[in-house]
Amino acid sequence: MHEALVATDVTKRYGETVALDGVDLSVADGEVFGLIGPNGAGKTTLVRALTGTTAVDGEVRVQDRHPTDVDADRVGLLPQSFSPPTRLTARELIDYYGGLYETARDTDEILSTVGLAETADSWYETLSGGQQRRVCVGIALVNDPDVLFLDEPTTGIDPAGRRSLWSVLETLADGGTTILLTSHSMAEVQRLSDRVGLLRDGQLVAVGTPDELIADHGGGSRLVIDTDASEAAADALADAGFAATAEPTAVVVDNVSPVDIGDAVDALSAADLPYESLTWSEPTLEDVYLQLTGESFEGAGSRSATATPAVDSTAETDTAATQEGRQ
Ligand SMILES: Nc1ncnc2c1ncn2[C@@H]1O[C@H](COP(=O)(O)OP(=O)(O)OP(=O)(O)O)[C@@H](O)[C@H]1O
Repeated sequence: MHEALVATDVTKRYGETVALDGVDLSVADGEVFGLIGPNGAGKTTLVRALTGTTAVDGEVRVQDRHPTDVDADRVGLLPQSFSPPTRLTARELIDYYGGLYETARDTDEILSTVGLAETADSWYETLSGGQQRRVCVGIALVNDPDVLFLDEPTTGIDPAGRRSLWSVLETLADGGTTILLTSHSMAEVQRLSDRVGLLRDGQLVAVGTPDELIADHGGGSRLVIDTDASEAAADALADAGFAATAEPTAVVVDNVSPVDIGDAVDALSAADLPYESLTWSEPTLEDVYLQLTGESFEGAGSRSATATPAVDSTAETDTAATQEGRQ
């Protein structure tokens, strides 16, 4: 298996700040690697190291070369902050950046791919934030790169646009493009990535497939029962053998399989305890993130004992099943 990206003992200091602290990472040809971590963890710095836009200690290789020696035609980069000329239209911008390469994808095809066919002739400065981000994604794709770096590509893009860009990225991945993706959207990273790395304080503290990370760090499945009688309900469930914890307006029952839900409901019925609704969910990458970063959040029914506002609140709840309870 050939490695498209390799970082060996990469360290980056900004004065007293250690942005990267001995990072070792390799990404195989055609792999989609998701990089997650809190604000300031070092994600952008690692992208900058791998794209040769910042000097680091240690070794960095992109397709067996130092990043600054790689054929620019083969690499695409969407930086976290990117401001193209604002008095050009979306079409002119894609044309302009395409002209910087020996060969470029068709402008109309790119515009359509990123969902801008109808606003192609609007000035960049008159587009919404999300539409501007779509232009920037289009620019990153214009040279049909073999290796694509995307630093928070879908920030500011609405949910439908985000999903359509995920499809674009999945198509690129299916075609063999190597993608390094950073994002605060755990749903995005879980859906797109073959493997995920979590950076914390400049160190890569966990690497694995989403399933591996969830199995190792995500905790068990969970049933959340919304009820004002949470103390009594927790007692009734505990008596029935469940690991139940009372929160102010809910009971959280850990490690419940779907077939046990009926027994939990029966235990509440037997104690004549009403509930509003119940929600069962499996752990997700968000739980892994919360577990490994240890960030805290106050809230009834949160999947983890910890949570963080850094995590995208649009995270998918595909695995959640909600059922109205009796009154
Ligand atoms: N040019 C710079 N000068 C000084 N410090 C910097 C510079 N760039 C980054 N840093 C610091 O390096 C650390 C890592 O920053 P980096 O931008 O890589 O984090 P990040 O994980 O991408 O964060 P975010 O999720 O907020 O984008 C932070 O402490 C940041 O303040």
